[in-house]
Amino acid sequence: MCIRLTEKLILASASPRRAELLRLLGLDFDVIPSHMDEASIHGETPPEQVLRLSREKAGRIADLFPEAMVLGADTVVVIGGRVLGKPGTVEDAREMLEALSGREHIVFTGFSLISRRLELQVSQVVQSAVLFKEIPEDEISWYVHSEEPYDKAGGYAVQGMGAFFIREIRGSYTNVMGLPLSEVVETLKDLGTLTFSGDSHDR
Ligand SMILES: Cc1cn([C@H]2C[C@H](O)[C@@H](COP(=O)(O)OP(=O)(O)OP(=O)(O)O)O2)c(=O)[nH]c1=O
Repeated sequence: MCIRLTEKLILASASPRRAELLRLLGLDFDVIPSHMDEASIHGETPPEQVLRLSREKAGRIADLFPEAMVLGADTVVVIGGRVLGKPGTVEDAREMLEALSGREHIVFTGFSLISRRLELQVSQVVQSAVLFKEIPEDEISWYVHSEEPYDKAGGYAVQGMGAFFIREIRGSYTNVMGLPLSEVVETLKDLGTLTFSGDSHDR
């Protein structure tokens, strides 16, 4: 059995989680982060924001590597109309977790695939709803003094210790982690750049 990309794939992201998810499939790709400034634009909705940023991240690397297929993504957490990025300080992280405690929030991830050579650009946004338990103060204090919240949108990691805050997820789990794997694979396949084959003699 084999999975094969017809184009050179570059993941334009510094997120180890995104690379980890792509690696699960055994895909061969390079990682070249775009190091973009991720400021929001006034009046932009969360889906618009993650789509734009994913396009900008992929676009910047696609300009440098026009022969490659470049994947960029951006994730935000939205609670009660507020967009949460990554917490900068212990106080930020505490405040985010207090806002998420006992409530449902939405995680939006936008992703873009861009190939300059093929003159191709596709983007999609995926959303998941996550319900947190009421988090007691001692657990918040313990968590914000760990390393975990600081490079994660919303200040928690579904794939890490933050897992025990979660009562329910509706939608894609990998989307919450930062890359909706099912939709990314589907898009690569629809673009004709990814093929799967199985041979009964292999297994
Ligand atoms: C909600 C949540 C987010 N995250 C991460 C995924 C992303 O790495 C990060 C959101 O920040 P992003 O700005 O989307 O990505 P990034 O800065 O880490 O990487 P790059 O811009 O180079 O692509 O939050 C988790 O790992 N687990 C979670 O449960």
